[in-house]
Amino acid sequence: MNKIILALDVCDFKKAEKLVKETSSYIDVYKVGPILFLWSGKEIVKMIKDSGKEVFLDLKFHDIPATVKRSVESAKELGVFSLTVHSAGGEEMLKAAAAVENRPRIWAVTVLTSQITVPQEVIKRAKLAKTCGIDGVISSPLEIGLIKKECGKEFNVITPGIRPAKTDDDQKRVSTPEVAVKEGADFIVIGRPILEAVNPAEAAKSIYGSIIKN
Ligand SMILES: O=C(O)c1cc(=O)[nH]c(=O)n1[C@@H]1O[C@H](COP(=O)(O)O)[C@@H](O)[C@H]1O
Repeated sequence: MNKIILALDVCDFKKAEKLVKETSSYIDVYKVGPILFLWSGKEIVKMIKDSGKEVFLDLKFHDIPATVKRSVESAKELGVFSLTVHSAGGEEMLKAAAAVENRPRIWAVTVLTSQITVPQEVIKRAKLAKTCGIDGVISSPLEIGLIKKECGKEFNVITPGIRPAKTDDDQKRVSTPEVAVKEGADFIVIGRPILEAVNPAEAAKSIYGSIIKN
């Protein structure tokens, strides 16, 4: 499975379908977050799966343990590959999510890449997630090495905040795809650098080319 996850942050089924068709040579996992899921949740998951691809359901569950447990069970019924919870939900919530049998992979958001933080806060949350039986964390590319060192190589690290070229937007803790992969990211999550490119397929191809060289 290749390491690029394309964030389908669009609010139109047809647009999402076109993006999946155009980029399928370079992407195996597509991220569906609230923007798209609220428009056409189940249909979009089906379309991606029917295209032979995997779905990363990024709804960042953060609620009381019983609600999160049932949300994970619902995501399991959808047949997604992975989903997110927020580590700030705490130990009991994380354990309730992890305890669901035969569930998708669960990744916990540590500190959003749009926020400035100290690495110690990210590590604290990553360690908590690991202790609770969560499979990995979402963090910025700047913390990959530290998380792998503290939580072990098997613990997944998924990094948004990926910028092939410098941009001026809401992402604060960023790196290039090459650096993130070199640092040990299991997956890199990319949205706008592909979605807003003049030619999304070419942008995906170029990022793919840059990481398979490593
Ligand atoms: O959970 C996420 O995927 C996520 C966590 C985080 O800390 N930062 C972050 O940017 N994301 C998501 O990753 C994607 C990044 O998109 P771009 O900034 O357009 O490349 C968006 O869909 C965000 O919702």
